[in-house]
Amino acid sequence: MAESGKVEIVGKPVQDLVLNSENQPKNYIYKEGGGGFRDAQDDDIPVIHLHRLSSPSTAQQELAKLHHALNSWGCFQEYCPTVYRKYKAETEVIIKAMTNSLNLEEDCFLNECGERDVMFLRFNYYPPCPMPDHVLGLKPHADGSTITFLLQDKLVQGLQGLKYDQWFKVPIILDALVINVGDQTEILSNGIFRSPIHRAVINSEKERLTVAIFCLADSEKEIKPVKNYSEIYFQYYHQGKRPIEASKI
Ligand SMILES: O=C(O)CCC(=O)C(=O)O
Ligand SMILES: [Fe+2]
Repeated sequence: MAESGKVEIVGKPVQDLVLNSENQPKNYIYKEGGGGFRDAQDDDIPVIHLHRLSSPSTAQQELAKLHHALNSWGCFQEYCPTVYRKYKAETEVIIKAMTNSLNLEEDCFLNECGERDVMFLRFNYYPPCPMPDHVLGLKPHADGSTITFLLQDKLVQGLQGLKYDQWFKVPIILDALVINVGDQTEILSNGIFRSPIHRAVINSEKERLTVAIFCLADSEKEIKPVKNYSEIYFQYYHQGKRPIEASKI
């Protein structure tokens, strides 16, 4: 389990990583069905957990306050500039760690996202349903973000990730935020970091509330893999290498 003061990133099939306080990646992943943390393996669900930096319950309190302040949709920058800045800073730590782990220049993903990045917050409320097998809270999808911070309900589990055509429960870890890689990071990294398919299921007796913060690139920016195929084509051609291999990073 993460020690206080550490940022941990867990999961992702090709390049699993966890960050320690120096933002150095090391492999470590949460095991479904108990057993705590262990080394990442190929068949792990590509879900990422972030353990809060200093005060573990801050996120919970902060987001509870936001619940009162906003309706079901809110644009972060406009309503909550302080919280926006804080999550933006954390987004930058995570994205830079990802690029470092790929031996890329650490700002290259962030530069692609542009100056006018966007952060949206959504509250998901799932009322109880006596026939949970017949309804879904949120249908299978991948987030369209760079990354998504998800604060899970403290008591009621409901988030599931898809891996090899099977649904896995994402465990509730108190005082932790779940972080999903979104489609924009999958595109930027040329598929190395994958945006997991996930869904939310309904509980037969209890309501469930979650908060999702979606970080998105500037909508004017065209999102593309950071290594540009046409720029490297001749360099690789002359070296007798296949350029397509290089553009996969
Ligand atoms: O409520 C959940 O557990 C999942 C929420 C989610 O995936 C989303 O809002 O995109
Ligand atoms: Fe989602």
